[in-house]
Amino acid sequence: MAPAAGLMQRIRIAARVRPGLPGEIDDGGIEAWQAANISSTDEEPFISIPTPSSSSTAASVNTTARWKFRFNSAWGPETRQADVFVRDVAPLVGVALNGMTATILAYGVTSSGKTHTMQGGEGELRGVIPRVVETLFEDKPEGARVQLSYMEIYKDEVYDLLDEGANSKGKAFKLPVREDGNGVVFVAGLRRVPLEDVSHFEDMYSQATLQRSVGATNLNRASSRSHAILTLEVEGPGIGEDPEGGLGKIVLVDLAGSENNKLTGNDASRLAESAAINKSLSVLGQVVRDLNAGKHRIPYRNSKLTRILQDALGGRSAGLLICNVAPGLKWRKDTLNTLNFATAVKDVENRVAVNERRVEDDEPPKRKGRASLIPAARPSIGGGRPSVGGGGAGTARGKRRTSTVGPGVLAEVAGGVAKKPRTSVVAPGPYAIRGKGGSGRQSVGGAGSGRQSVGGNRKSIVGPWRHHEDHGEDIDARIAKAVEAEVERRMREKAAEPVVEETKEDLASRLRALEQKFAQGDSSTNTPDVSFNTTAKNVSFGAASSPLVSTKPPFDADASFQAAGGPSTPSRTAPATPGNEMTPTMRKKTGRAYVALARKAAGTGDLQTALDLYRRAEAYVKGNVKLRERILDVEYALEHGRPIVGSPAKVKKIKVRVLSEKENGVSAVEEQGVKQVSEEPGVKEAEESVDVVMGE
Ligand SMILES: Nc1ncnc2c1ncn2[C@@H]1O[C@H](COP(=O)(O)OP(=O)(O)OP(=O)(O)O)[C@@H](O)[C@H]1O
Repeated sequence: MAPAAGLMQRIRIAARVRPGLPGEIDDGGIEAWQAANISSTDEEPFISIPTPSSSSTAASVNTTARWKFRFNSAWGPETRQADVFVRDVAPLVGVALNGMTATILAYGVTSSGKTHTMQGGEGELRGVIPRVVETLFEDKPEGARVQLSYMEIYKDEVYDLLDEGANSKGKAFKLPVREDGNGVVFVAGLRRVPLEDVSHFEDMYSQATLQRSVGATNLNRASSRSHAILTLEVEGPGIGEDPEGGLGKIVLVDLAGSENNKLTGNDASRLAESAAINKSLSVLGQVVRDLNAGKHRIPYRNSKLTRILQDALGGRSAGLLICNVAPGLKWRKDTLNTLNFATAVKDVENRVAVNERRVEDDEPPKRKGRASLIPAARPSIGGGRPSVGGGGAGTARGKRRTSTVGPGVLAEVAGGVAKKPRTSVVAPGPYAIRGKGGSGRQSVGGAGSGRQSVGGNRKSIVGPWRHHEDHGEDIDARIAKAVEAEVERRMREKAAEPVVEETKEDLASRLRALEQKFAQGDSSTNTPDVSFNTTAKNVSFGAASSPLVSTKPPFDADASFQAAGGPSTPSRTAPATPGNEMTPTMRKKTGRAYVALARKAAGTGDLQTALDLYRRAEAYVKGNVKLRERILDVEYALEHGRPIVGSPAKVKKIKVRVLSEKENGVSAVEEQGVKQVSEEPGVKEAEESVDVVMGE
């Protein structure tokens, strides 16, 4: 494997204690300390919190017995928005202007100040997001373009906050999270809107923010119940090292709060939301723990949040976590959890690297905005960590040129503030600041000082973008549309179907039929089998007959499979020139068809056939890291006479009804709900939930 490019860089942590709110008791429970002008001789900034014995009541606080949590910054309640921006955030604008990706996450419990920090209010109270946009426009080189995408993840579904469109039922479109042949994760159909200037952004942002799912809780009347991910891309000449232009990104994440349901007095629907929020945040915690433990497989796939943020967690993005905490002892437990999480994140290392340039001919068209891609790094073969070989921080479709980052100003990174503006586009360090005065300058933080007229930039926005707008929709947009239409059609069909309850015998015979079908070499279906455990018994069955499980792509993959010479009975030799005559899409689909067959073979225990089929698939989808991992797994299993670990089943969640058989043959529903089919990290999520009725 080629040596990985980029520099190892830990995620920086800034902790912020918000002021007390009206009606809150000021018990001075949580304190922040940092030197006014931090130098290497100063004590590291810290947040302190009373130890358990001393904190049972506000009155019993013993300020001498406190735990200290040390971070890169520790901001107290008096802190101005500008202070946080100048010290912690502005250097990351420089990162983007140098052609890299920076991710800033606000973490904390409900009403701890995440939205205040990220979004803020008017004037001096402007938060990180508006200030980043202002600085980007102020500092970007002439001719560089800025684009915006904005999504929310609500109950583990992704929605486009820049898209007001709705489906036939008047509901917002759910966007699928996909992975391209190179393992790059993207959100299919997400809009990417070219921004003309700061006020254009403000219009888009305020409109989009209204769309965000907010609900009233007892804690915070505008408590956000979703994770919001706003991405700014800056692209064009003068960005990064490439004289022809590079691509920088800033990903700004306002995470939903991890609710304490007792305190929020949640009703049933709020509890369901809380469960989804808590789940994604707990997966986030697990990802961090596993990264720190050097685990082989990282469970990015267990939630859409971590999937989408893969690049920020052990990937190739520079990172900043702003952990927000409330000041009072009432929040002590939540605050401890937040500080412990932040302490764990402190140890996560990313390999920060220059993004590869998007080649314009490959740029997805912007028309109707449904073809934008949100990237995450691909996982490496060895560790499940994102690799940095290329493509990880870019779009899935753009061609990439590999590029490395020199050591540059890493020392400045550690200090947190990049002081010198960069004057050359070559040999940058990850946090070097370029442009007019650099982002680290003091004026950034001043009241409205980051604003400037950017009318002159308007003209530079035209050109390639317009050019692409004139082309029709690209393949991703068409696939996304076709998938949406197909899912809707199936949902309608499904809703019209009477529920058929199957007994154990029915299921067993369905499984036998499927096995037989496969044993006869029937390749007419490329649907993988599904197996899972109920709480009481192991029941395994093929899900191919379920109308919603089909993984058949919207276009005719079978046709391309045949065109590739795909055999109905697997042969053990790969085609001599596999897929040379095909388009990339056909190759991908053919590869998928082989993978589906390989899964079936593996499911029957025929590992040799499975291996041959996986290898055959690889001939069509070269460079697919997950597939390579799978091949290595199967090779290992064959060599050591072991079963393969983990089912490669494609379905993750299934709606299940567990029936109990009664003596007279009538079944009664015992349990109902969504079951997790597999926690296996390699398992792909189904695009849809599946109704399966199963018997005991
Ligand atoms: N640093 C601060 N200065 C002044 N007010 C603040 C500060 N931080 C938070 N607040 C206020 O505290 C309240 C809760 O903050 P905010 O809405 O930002 O919390 P949150 O963590 O985003 O909550 P949720 O997860 O529910 O959205 C708001 O009224 C906000 O204006």
